[in-house]
Amino acid sequence: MTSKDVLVGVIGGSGLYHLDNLTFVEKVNPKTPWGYPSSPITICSLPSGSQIAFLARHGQHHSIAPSAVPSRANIAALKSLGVRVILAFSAVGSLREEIVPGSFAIPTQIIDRTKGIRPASFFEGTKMVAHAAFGDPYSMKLIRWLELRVEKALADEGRGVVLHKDRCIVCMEGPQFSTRAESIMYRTWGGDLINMSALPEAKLAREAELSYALIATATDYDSWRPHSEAVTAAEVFKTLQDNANTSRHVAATVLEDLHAAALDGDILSEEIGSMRFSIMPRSGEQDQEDIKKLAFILPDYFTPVAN
Ligand SMILES: CSC[C@H]1O[C@H](OP(=O)(O)O)[C@H](O)[C@@H]1O
Ligand SMILES: Nc1ncnc2[nH]cnc12
Repeated sequence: MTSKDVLVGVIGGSGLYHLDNLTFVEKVNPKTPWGYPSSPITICSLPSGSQIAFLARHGQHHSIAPSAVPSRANIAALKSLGVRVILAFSAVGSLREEIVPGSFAIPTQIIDRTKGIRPASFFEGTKMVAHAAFGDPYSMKLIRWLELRVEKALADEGRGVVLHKDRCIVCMEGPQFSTRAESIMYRTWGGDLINMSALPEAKLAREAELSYALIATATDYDSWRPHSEAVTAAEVFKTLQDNANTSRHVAATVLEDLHAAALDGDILSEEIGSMRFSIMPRSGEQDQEDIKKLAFILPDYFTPVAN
């Protein structure tokens, strides 16, 4: 790795379609074995000259529904650019009174309520089998590194945005919001936040051995409060713009140091090498097409035979 590599990727969610507070360098659109990413990826430069990659999860014009986000292509495309760390942003509902809309959270746990219709593994469709460890679905080293810095960035911005830590996010399928009964049930399960995009993104980042954390930006109280209206898209839109502006400020504040930390390597150490013992050793018939595909994300473990 060199300081010139694009080591950090940012994925923007609802409302966060660009990082125009950074300097535009170019747009790239890498083709992967899983197709093209949600949108062309913008390469931006930081004041030091280091570069980062930005990708809009739902496309630049929000034309991709949560169940249809090409997450495998998104993660593979970022990795193909050299990215080792992903900072993802997401608009979320709050399942807790104290997580006021407009506040931010960095979750450490996920409850999967997707319906199995999203491809959730790079190994799906191949003759290879792998079981990535996912007990800690986010990169804890990266999270601990981020917490202090994001808190400081929020304080510097001066809008009084609070950061909640060690929270659990429920990822539902959507596109409709939850019923009141579901929303209440998620609270009893220990859910603090809810969105439609936490998965399979985090699972795929783990399979690609990328360090990955989510900054969740609360837009609403979902539908669990007995005397409040159930969430609507109109309510979400009210906070989306302010949350996006704060997200851009946070990104601009932390990315320079994050690039340096990625270069140093310590925040990557949990993930690098983690798939080595997750791939079943006798797996598959060593199909060359599968090897070529998997070499795209895990070149250390798969070497296509030259013909
Ligand atoms: C616009 S409300 C629902 C929508 O917003 C969130 O998107 P993202 O996570 O990409 O910010 C949520 O997950 C849903 O996809
Ligand atoms: N209440 C909610 N449920 C699911 N995804 C969301 N994104 C923003 N608010 C949400």
